[in-house]
Amino acid sequence: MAYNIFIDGEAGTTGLQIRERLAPREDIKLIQIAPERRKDSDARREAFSQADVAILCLPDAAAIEAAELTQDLDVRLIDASTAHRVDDDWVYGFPELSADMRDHISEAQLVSNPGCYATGAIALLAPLIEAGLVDDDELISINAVSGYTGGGKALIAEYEDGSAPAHFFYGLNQAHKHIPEIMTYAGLTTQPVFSPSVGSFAQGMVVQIPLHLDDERSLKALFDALADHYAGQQFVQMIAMDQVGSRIVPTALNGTNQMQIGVCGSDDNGCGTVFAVLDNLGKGASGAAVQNLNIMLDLDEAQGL
Ligand SMILES: NC(=O)C1=CN([C@@H]2O[C@H](COP(=O)(O)OP(=O)(O)OC[C@H]3O[C@@H](n4cnc5c(N)ncnc54)[C@H](OP(=O)(O)O)[C@@H]3O)[C@@H](O)[C@H]2O)C=CC1
Ligand SMILES: CC(=O)N[C@@H](CCC(=O)OP(=O)(O)O)C(=O)O
Repeated sequence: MAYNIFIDGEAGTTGLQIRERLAPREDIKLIQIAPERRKDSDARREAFSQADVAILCLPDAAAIEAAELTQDLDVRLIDASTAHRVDDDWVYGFPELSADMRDHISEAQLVSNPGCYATGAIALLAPLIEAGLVDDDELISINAVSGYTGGGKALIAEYEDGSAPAHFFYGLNQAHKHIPEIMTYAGLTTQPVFSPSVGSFAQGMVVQIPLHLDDERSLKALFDALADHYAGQQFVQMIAMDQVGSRIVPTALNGTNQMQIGVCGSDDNGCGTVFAVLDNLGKGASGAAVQNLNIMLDLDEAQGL
């Protein structure tokens, strides 16, 4: 038996990558609408009504409209946009966040897919706060670099026509759209200072959080808390401390649904960093959406990944 899946926004950056992962699968039948009708509410509603699950790969306003369009339909939704990530009616689709998360996702009618930067930041902070190594009101900084596909079709066009700079920082007013979900799911009560940036590579991401160390918060204590939390996870893995090397490369996991987590620094100097490497379009978007879809359909979580 095949499940009917509709990708709303399948021609966009995230949608295309989800389609690439689902199209070869025999257990999935993709419902498609003619490209020229992709913004036509009647055509989309018809597609929603035929689908078991629809994946929204749309700007926030269109995702909100899609959720309204489907309110009286049976279709289950995965929303890749920011629109519903801190909405109590939606389950946050981060299977590795806690032991009961997969059950919540599996039973959910509405699942919001985490943001790319948020995936890295929450993956680092939530276990450390739970272990008591970071206080929930600690003054935290989050530094990150993303490939330019993170900005969707508009930013991709700037890089492809050569008009974009090699590297730029943004989010300078500290109102980036991922901050609410980072605070909510990491468990931070004080807003972190978030400094995202974009480099001249298509895909890939590093999220880094600098931390001052002491006798209790040593590099080993940080590593052990993260390793305990992610033990047995197939898509989130620790980099052994002696394997971190001298460079962290954002493109290292491109094309995969993996996220790697590492710890580096100097106990002697009292300065350390925890970091996450992921593909912004893999575990940061399309891969995560497929993983959530598999969990919702009670399939092997790694199917097609
Ligand atoms: N890129 C990334 O790394 C990540 C993106 N996301 C999120 O995924 C969502 C999609 O982003 P992304 O794929 O990058 O964006 P893109 O701009 O690449 O694609 C968006 C797609 O949605 C279509 N669209 C726009 N409005 C409507 C509408 N009213 N009805 C139907 N289709 C519409 C667009 O059509 P048209 O061709 O006309 O523009 C386009 O094909 C966003 O909410 C984004 O925040 C999440 C995680 C990471
Ligand atoms: C490089 C870049 O511009 N990145 C986007 C975030 C990626 C994205 O669209 O994220 P979500 O939809 O998952 O929130 C931004 O900072 O707004």
